[in-house]
Amino acid sequence: MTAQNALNPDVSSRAPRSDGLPYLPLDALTDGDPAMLALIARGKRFIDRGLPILILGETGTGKEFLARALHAYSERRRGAMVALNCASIPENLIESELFGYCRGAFSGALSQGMRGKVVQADGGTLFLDEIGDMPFAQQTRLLRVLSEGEVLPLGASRPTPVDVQLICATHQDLFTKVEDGSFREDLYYRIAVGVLRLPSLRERSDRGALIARMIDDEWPGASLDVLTPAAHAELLAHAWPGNLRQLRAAIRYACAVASEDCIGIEDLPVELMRARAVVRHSEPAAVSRSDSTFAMHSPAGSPRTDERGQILHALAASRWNISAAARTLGMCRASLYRRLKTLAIPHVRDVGSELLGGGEDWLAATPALGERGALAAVH
Ligand SMILES: Nc1ncnc2c1ncn2[C@@H]1O[C@H](COP(=O)(O)OP(=O)(O)OP(=O)(O)O)[C@@H](O)[C@H]1O
Repeated sequence: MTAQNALNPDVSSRAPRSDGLPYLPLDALTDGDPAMLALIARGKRFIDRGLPILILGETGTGKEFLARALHAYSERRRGAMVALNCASIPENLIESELFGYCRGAFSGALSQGMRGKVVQADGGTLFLDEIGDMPFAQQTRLLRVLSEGEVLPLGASRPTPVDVQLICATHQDLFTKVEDGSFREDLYYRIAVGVLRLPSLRERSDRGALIARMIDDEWPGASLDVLTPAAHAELLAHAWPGNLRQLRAAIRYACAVASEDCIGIEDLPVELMRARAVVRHSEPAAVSRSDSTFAMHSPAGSPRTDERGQILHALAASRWNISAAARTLGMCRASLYRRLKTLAIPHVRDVGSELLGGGEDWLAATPALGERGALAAVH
C-alpha cells in the first residue's frame, strides 16, 4: 500500500483552517517527541489497514488535526473528509445530519431530501468528534452502519451501501461511559480498534519547537530569539490545561501586543501570569533575576517599588547601558524601555542635570533602593 509522506501533503491537509493556516501533514505534527513519533507510526499502520480509529486526548491536544492528517495520508485522500461534532448539534438533529432523509420524510424537511454525513463520506473518511456525546439511539444506528456497511436514510425503503473510514475522537473516558451504561459496549468495541492517545502538551518534549513554529506562523521569519529568557521559560513551564489550542492563543496574543521586536513576560496573557502568581505565592520569597519584571506580583512590600528598585539597580550596575541592563533583568531592550515609560523612570541622559540639581522626584518615589548609588554609578 503506498502511503503519502510529509513532503507531499495532499490538498485536504493544505486546506485552510478557520484561522487561515493550513492543516499539517502527519509527519509534521511533531518535532521529534518520542510519544508522538510512536503514535504517528501506529496511526499509519492503522489507516493503511482501514481499521476504525479512536483518538483520545485532553481538549486541544490536536485530535482533529490528527484525524485530518490521517485522512490526508490515507489512500482515501482523494475522497471527502466529512466531520461531525456530536456535541455541538442538537440531539434531535444528529439523526438527519448523520443518516440523511428522503423527500417528504417529515413535515419541515427539505423538499429534495438530504444526504447525511455518512453518505457524503462514502469513499472517504467520516470523522465523528466528541463521539462520547452521541445519543444512545444514534449509537444503535451507527452500529448498524458499521456492521452492515449500509445506511438507511429516514423515510427510505432501501438502504444505501457505504464505504467509509471511520475516525472518532473524544476527550472523555469512553470506557467509564460503557460501565455506567451511557455508551453501547458493542459500539465501543467497533470504534475502539486502533486507539491513539495524544499526549498533553505538558508531557511533550517538543514544546520548544512547537513554540518556535507558532511564533513563525504569526511573525514570519521570527525565531525563539524574539522571546526574552523569562518569557521563554514561562511558556515552557506553564501547565497548559488547554494544550496546543491554548498555547497558540497565547502566542497569537503575545505577538499582537508585543511592541518593537521582542516578546517579554509582560506580553503574555494574564491567565498565565495569574497561574504563575498562584505558584509564586506558595513559594519562598526570592525573586530570580529572570523573573524580575514579575516582581509586580511579589507578595511582599510595594510591588511597583520592588520593580523600580530592581530596574534602577540593573541600570546603575550597567552604567545605564540599556542592553546590558535588559540582559540582567531577563528582558529585551524594548521591554525595558516600556517598563521605564510605565514606571515614569526617565533615561538618565534625558534628565541628567535636573537630577543632579535636586529635581529628582522620580527618585524620591523609590526610597529604599539606593538610587543615589545608582546615580553615583552613572557619574
Ligand atoms: N501538531 C500540532 N502542531 C501545532 N499546532 C497544533 C497541532 N495540533 C493542533 N494544533 C493547534 O491546536 C488547536 C486545537 O487542535 P484540535 O482542534 O485538533 O484539538 P482537539 O484535541 O480536537 O480539541 P477539542 O478536544 O477541544 O475538540 C488547533 O487549532 C491548532 O492551532
